[in-house]
Amino acid sequence: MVPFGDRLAETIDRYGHLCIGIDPHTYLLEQWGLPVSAVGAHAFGLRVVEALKGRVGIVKPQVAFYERFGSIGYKVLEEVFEAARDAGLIVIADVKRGDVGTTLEAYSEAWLTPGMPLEADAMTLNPYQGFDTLAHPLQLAETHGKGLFILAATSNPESASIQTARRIRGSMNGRTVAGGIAGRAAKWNREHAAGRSAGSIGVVLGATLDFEFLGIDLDDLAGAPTTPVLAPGFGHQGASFSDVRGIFGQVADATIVTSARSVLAAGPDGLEHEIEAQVDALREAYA
Ligand SMILES: O=C(O)c1cc(=O)[nH]c(=O)n1[C@@H]1O[C@H](COP(=O)(O)O)[C@@H](O)[C@H]1O
Repeated sequence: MVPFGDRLAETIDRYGHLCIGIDPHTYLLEQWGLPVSAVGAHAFGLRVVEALKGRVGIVKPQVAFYERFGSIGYKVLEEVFEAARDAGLIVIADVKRGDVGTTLEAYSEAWLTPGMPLEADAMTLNPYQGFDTLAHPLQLAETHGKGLFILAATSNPESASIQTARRIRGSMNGRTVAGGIAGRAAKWNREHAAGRSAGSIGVVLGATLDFEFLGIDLDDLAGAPTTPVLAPGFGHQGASFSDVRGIFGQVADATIVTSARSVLAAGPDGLEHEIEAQVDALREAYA
């Protein structure tokens, strides 16, 4: 079993850093001429997967846009996941789960257990009930060669009110909440992926942010093994691909650049063209 961090690094080498989000917003379903229902979200998801094949290596379905349709939404999401797995894509389930540890255990089993209908390669997690609530998902990821992306510094403007708060005890005493979470993820990778070039436990860092202000130590994330970064905030939220090296510095090589609305707005007919344009623009930014 190849660990997630190694599979991710291979995929980035082959296809580049781009990850496309499957976010069937109501306005996008309407724009695509699809019904605002599970049936529409199903067709939307399958169409995006088809367009990604051979062009992009990573996909990030946003589960909320399926969950809103109830059990049928989940049924079609299973099929979108299956299509994405069959296409050889790395699937990051964007679920942002967070809870007391014993409940988070069940959430992580849903998304990280091999053979489960919603099996993904990695999931996003919310650590704001305490980093140690993540103990089970961390272990599960290790056992099954899966990955996690833990929210550290999120791209939404409201995030600073919590994420810049300073910790007053524990091993990350004095660091910001965002910096402490990123520090714990990097520490986990050092302890569990020693000797490998990439860890399997990543963090979410919004590309729109000032990492110094947030207390994020990019050197710590870039150290061997690297801590992968999932980076939303490009395109629709304002950050530009051309700034990727400037924003992520020493950890840019381990950064997954995500893009959803700015690609999806191209509509079903313009999708391949827009994906190829974004792949090329990002390659140029990394060149
Ligand atoms: O975890 C995420 O992907 C995420 C974290 C974050 O800090 N900000 C953020 O926008 N996202 C997700 O990224 C997607 C929005 O991407 P755009 O449509 O490209 O802006 C949504 O699914 C968000 O939930």
